[in-house]
Amino acid sequence: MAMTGAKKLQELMATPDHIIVAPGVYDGLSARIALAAGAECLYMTGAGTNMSRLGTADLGIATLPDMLSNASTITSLSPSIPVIADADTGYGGPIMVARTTRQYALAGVAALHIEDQVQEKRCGHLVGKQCVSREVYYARLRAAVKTRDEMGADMLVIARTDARADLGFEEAVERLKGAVECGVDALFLEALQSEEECKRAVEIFAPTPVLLNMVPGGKTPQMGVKRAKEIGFKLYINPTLGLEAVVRPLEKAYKMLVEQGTDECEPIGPKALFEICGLNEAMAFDESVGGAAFGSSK
Ligand SMILES: C[C@](O)(C(=O)O)[C@H](CC(=O)O)C(=O)O
Repeated sequence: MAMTGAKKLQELMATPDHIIVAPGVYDGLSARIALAAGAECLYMTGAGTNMSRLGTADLGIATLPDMLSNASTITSLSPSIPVIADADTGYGGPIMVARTTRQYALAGVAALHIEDQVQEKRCGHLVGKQCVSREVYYARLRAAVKTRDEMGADMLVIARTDARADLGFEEAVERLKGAVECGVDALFLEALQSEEECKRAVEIFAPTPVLLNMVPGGKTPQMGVKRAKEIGFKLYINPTLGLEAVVRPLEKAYKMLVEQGTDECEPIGPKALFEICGLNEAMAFDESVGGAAFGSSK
């Protein structure tokens, strides 16, 4: 069997002078496109899962079944490419966090992140966030780490804190210091507000790897992969890049049809469209095992 995504992620994490870039994907199609672009790692966004699977805003409406089903879809497409998956709050108390962790690991997720927002959570780049106490947060993290260890799984556990916005940078740092004590593998200080804060975070937590969440139009200054690497981040995710790229053009195309009756897009055509999603490989597989349905349809 080929290397698992989790093992591959561990290898990438151990590669010196390397920043892992994980484009945000929100469904099977976006994952296919990111894989075809050569991504070495994918990030399954919770915001995007809410939007694409449920048509809802990032307000913690997608829960374990939605997230797990999306994660399984994405990990199954190219199992040796690591998928880092958003696990929000873990979807309940420690018992529920344990269940989430187990299910994610069984679905082939390479790393998950658990945060300290209340269950009625929201995107980390919106205002009005509330965090649970440190004790509640640490119980979530310990539940994830203990479950992973008891399973003997390779999946990494990343601690995210949302404390920066309302409790301040110092509290966010203290929370993540405590997270390291809980045995997590990497840290995610959400919505860092300046490059200075980014540098401080990386310095304070070294050698524990730190993830940078680059949200287009969000609270953290836009800096790109090169700068993030210079600062010392180990992981770079851009969760909503795919959604940002798609929403306006889609809106325009639908509007043109509804309002003007014209189908305006640069046509790719059905065959080439399906090729993005493995048409040729699926047909070749069918033929190789003696299936008769697709052999003549190339
Ligand atoms: C990382 C994140 O949790 C996500 O769901 O992808 C979001 C991203 C976003 O809403 O833009 C976040 O809270 O930062």
